[in-house]
Amino acid sequence: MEIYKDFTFEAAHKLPHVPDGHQCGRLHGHSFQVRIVVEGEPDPKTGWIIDFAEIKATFKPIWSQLDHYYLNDIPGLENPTSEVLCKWIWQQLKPQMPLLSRIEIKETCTSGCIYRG
Ligand SMILES: Nc1nc2c(c(=O)[nH]1)N=C([C@H](O)[C@H](O)COP(=O)(O)OP(=O)(O)OP(=O)(O)O)CN2
Ligand SMILES: [Zn+2]
Repeated sequence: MEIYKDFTFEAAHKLPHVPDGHQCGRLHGHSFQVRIVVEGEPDPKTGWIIDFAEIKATFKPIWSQLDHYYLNDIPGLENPTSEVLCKWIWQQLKPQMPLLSRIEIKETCTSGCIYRG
């Protein structure tokens, strides 16, 4: 069984390795959407895999590094594509959340990335 918790953060970025004239080479911002997915068996007593609040508390310090920041300034996010961002979050979250199974990030209504580690 999988459960998930959704988050949003506002941030600016630009992509430094796109061809000249590409729109994403210019500074711009997104309301990023992040879905943290956890997989496991519900505990027979609590009825849950883990508390949604535990997902929130574990992700909070990572979220705080991202919300209202210029992503390119963050070590490891110098080229802040959705793909790089998914891996960056995964590397911080997985050691603390062994049941983590997937991270989904949406940059826009039509574009996103799914990472399973
Ligand atoms: N594989 C990736 N491609 C692109 C990324 C990315 O992270 N991974 N990022 C961007 C830009 O950040 C851009 O802001 C989002 O791209 P795009 O979907 O092209 O944005 P549009 O607003 O033009 O979307 P439409 O729905 O097509 O209008 C670019 N590519
Ligand atoms: Zn963008």
